[in-house]
Amino acid sequence: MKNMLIHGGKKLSGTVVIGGAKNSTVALIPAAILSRTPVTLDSVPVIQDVYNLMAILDEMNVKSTFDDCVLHIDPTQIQNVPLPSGKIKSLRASYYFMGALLGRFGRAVVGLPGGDDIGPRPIDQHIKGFEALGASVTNDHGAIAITAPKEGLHGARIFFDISSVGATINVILAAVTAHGHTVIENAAKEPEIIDLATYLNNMGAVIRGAGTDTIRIEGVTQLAAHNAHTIIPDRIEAGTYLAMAAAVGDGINVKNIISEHLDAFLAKLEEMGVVMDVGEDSIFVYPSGDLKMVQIKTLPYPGFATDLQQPVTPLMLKAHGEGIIIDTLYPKRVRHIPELIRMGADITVENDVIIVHHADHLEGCEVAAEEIRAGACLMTAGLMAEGDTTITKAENILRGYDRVIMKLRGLGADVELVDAAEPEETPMRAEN
Ligand SMILES: CC(=O)N[C@H]1[C@@H](OP(=O)(O)OP(=O)(O)OC[C@H]2O[C@@H](n3ccc(=O)[nH]c3=O)[C@H](O)[C@@H]2O)O[C@H](CO)[C@@H](O)[C@@H]1O
Ligand SMILES: C=C(OP(=O)(O)O)C(=O)O
Repeated sequence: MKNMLIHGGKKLSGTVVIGGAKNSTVALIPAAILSRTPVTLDSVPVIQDVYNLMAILDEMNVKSTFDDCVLHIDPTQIQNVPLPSGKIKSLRASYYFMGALLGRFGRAVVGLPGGDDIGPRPIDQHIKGFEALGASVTNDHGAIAITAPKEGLHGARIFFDISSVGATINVILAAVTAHGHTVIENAAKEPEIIDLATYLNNMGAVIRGAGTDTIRIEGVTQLAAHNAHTIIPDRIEAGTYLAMAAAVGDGINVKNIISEHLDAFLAKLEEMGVVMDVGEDSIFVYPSGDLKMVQIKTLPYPGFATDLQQPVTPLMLKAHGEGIIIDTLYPKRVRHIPELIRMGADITVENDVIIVHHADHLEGCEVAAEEIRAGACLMTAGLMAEGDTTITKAENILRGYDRVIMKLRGLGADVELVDAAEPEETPMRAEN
């Protein structure tokens, strides 16, 4: 277990470079097992989710090496072993091995995934998709067994009841090698889905329409990677640093950004009165003056991302008036609220609506990062606060924030990571 110690109250300045997108990376790694040749990914973020996925690959005799943000994966000696538990529980995206193993071998046994505790996260749409492709799905005490018919998966028309990133990706992974034509309707439109489709198409898949709500897939016999794939920048990491820059910055340049991926978020910052220069692949954030309070409703892409509602909350504490946040994707994603209250924030949750008021100042204290974006929120709050903040359960931040200590220090933050008193169960590798 790790604690993040922040000595707050300092203004930050300089440049921070955004890493590859966590939510692309965690799909692209499982997808690599569809390739009959070794796969290279670059711009890979140094995050614990990557190390955990590498450990799962190792269980399947898929060797990988990760150095200088380049990940080499060799799936040529893969064995289809059941993955009922263990590292599968350490992250959400381990469920992409369901679609990937089904696509590669016609059979997958994968435990129910872990990931952030942000309220109910069912996988009914994933299962509906696999079944539409002809697979049978059983649940043996949390180990999901998915089996294709003898003749293999067949293409199908699938209309998702809700827009789901995970279900869209899982069905793509299974359908790329199914017989015939698959149409996914009400597909999720997140940029990470386009990234996955680009990667698979470069391996020989035929996927059209990624980024729209109708995705068409023509099944091919097999896939093989021939070129390295560069992962898109992480729009959530970018949004986190942009909000932090507006909250505690004295002029911060955030580099390696695709600003179109952040349209809804940037519009909200502008509405608050944050002044920014949006460049080709960077955004400069000026020191903030008076900020206006806003109302935020999270929606699937291109709406305001749920993963950014917590990172932007400390900035809202600086604005005057009453602010509202409604998370329509995860209404119970409020685990940062009691921690912010402990730091002196005037913030409440009523019927799943977060109500934010101006806080004259925050006071450093011990708070817990119960999940990744709650942790991101507390990082910014800790930087804003007077005195020392200790964020416990900081491993939740390391799960998805690329070299966060190094990046914060690069901006002049007084921050460090220390071992917590409890003995560590899993060695953490993504430390800085
Ligand atoms: C690894 C990854 O990419 N994680 C992201 C992904 O999670 P994840 O893929 O798990 O999220 P989904 O897009 O699937 O979830 C969207 C909504 O659909 C619901 N749902 C989903 C699947 C299903 O079978 N049934 C169902 O009801 C969920 O409870 C949620 O309310 O998208 C979320 C929403 O943008 C982000 O917060 C996560 O950071
Ligand atoms: C919810 C998130 O991640 P995951 O889906 O991996 O739990 C997130 O990145 O905010």
